[in-house]
Amino acid sequence: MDFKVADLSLAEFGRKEIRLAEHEMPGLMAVRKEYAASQPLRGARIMGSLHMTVQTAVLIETLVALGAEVRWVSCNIFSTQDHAAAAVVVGPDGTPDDPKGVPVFAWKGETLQEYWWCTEQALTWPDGGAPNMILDDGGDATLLVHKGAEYEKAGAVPPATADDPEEWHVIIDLLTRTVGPEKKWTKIAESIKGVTEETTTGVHRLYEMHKNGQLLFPAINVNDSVTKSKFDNKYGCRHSVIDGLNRATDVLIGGKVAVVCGYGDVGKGCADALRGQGARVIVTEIDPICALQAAMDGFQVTTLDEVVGIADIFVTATGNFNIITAEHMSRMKHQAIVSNIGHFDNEIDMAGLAKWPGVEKRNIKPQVDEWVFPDGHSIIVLAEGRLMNLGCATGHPSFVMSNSFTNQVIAQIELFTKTEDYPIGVYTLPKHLDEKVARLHLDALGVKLTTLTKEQAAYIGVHVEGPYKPDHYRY
Ligand SMILES: NC(=O)c1ccc[n+]([C@@H]2O[C@H](COP(=O)([O-])OP(=O)(O)OC[C@H]3O[C@@H](n4cnc5c(N)ncnc54)[C@H](O)[C@@H]3O)[C@@H](O)[C@H]2O)c1
Ligand SMILES: Nc1ncnc2c1ncn2CC[C@H](O)C(=O)O
Repeated sequence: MDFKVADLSLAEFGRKEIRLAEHEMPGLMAVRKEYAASQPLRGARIMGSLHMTVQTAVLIETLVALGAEVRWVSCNIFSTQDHAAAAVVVGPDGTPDDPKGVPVFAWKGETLQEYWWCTEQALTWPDGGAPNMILDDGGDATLLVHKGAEYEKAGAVPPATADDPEEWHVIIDLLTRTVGPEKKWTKIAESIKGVTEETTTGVHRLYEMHKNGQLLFPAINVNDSVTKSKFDNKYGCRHSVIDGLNRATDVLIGGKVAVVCGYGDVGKGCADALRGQGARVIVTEIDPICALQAAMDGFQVTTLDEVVGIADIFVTATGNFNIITAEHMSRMKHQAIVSNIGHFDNEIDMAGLAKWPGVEKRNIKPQVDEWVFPDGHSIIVLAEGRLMNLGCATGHPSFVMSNSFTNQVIAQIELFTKTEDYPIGVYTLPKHLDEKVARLHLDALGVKLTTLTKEQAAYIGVHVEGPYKPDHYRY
């Protein structure tokens, strides 16, 4: 079995934490039970590109329990938990000397070249075969397959330019090496029945590709299951943004001024958490509706330019780019903490910061850097601008990820077993499955649901067993 992880001897520790996580992931354990006999993913060859954490290990082993063959990478160079990666490779029945688990290509602290090499390895089955499903988070695996097939069709790989980001140069180098007459990427694209996408930014990429007529296979937008984005994005970040700040800096948050850029699901969770710690939270927004929500939730809403000189902590959560520029950072307080919790690192202009005349980078510890400006003031940047809850901490807890990942498993089953029902396009799961995910998580929290009478159901125009809301309902 091919794999590349940091240290297989960490597998025992990883297995202990996976066992504890299983108890906190009732949705995944329930679908393992429900589908154990029918093995709906038998024949599925799933390539996963999603943060290789303890929680993801439970997801991977659920997919295997339902019959799938799986190969896995992380979707971020800093988010892998090495003990979880080791435990997945070794597997429940293997040993570090005789691993019997799943091929994983991931370790914390990959270079960009290594990251994309890992992605290529996971997309390449050793028997010369290819995946027939992708489970993606942020769309990097989907991008590589699409660009490879595009350039094979064009017969050439366009060179990266000086204006392109470093990562694009890495991708072009990989494709220049692998695009050729054997049509590796075209074969993979033709083998893929569909992709299930985890996060807002990845979903945005899918809708753009479909709008431009570029999407080569159907996709399920897992992010917009209510039981994903209204839970993971909001309550998950509410937990893990503080975890990231504390593990990275141990700075007291109470009494400080914190700026949250973006008041969507993630920003709402972050602002709530920072207020909970006693920070005075200021929100920036472009959207009048989200800005009004923030104002009515009691937050000051203003522009970053207005507050960049008074804030102590910055968290970007927009899914957009160049939110915090080098010029902004040059005007920040001494030792202001700058962080991003959005999917990609381009929310903070790290390239611009590195080019600032006379700036000096001092590493404090892994994923914590002090950047000193010529005037002597410095800022503290977390995880090199990459998502700090996974770069500096361990991401969301198991229970909230169980909601997200139960949606992922259901989406994989839907797309793999009913492909003919999904012509190329981007879909969300039907509401009854969304409600099913919620139901699977109620007992653990001691929730007792009220049951509609037939008359009440008729009165509000729903079935006693649901769905309880129309598709246009906003939770
Ligand atoms: N780190 C994690 O664990 C985690 C979890 C879930 C989602 N995410 C990522 O976090 C990001 C945000 O996700 P979301 O679900 O909250 O998205 P969202 O679309 O719900 O919210 C983003 C908000 O940012 C606002 N915005 C956009 N550009 C802006 C700008 N220039 N200035 C101020 N506000 C701006 C938008 O109006 C929107 O309200 C995405 O990249 C998503 O993939 C990360
Ligand atoms: N613990 C986690 N394991 C895997 N992925 C995680 C974890 N915490 C946050 N994430 C990021 C995925 C999230 O659903 C997203 O949308 O980015």
